[in-house]
Amino acid sequence: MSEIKQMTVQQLHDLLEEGPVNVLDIRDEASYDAGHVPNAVPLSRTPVEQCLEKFEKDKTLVVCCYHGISSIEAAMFFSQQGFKDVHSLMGGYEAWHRNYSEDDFLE
Ligand SMILES: O=S(=O)([O-])[S-]
Repeated sequence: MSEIKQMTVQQLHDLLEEGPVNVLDIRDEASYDAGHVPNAVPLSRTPVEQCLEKFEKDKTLVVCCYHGISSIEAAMFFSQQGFKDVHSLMGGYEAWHRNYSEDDFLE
């Protein structure tokens, strides 16, 4: 099984500064509503089939969960579906929230 790449919140922040990045938030709806990485797509409101169509397989996809554990499994799933550059966000939203706010980027 291929190993899933990990991305730090700093790396994600740098990427977002350069332009849009596909981020999939796999947490529950209430957690997403309470705060999320800018422009992250909530899996709670986006069926997996829709995600598979929505995200381009050649583009970077970053999966975000609470603490960076379940995102590894989800990232593995997307990798198996043919996504070329899938990352799990290290430390999850918890780590993002400790370092950045949603206002860092305009949604
Ligand atoms: O979302 S989590 O598996 O990192 S607790």
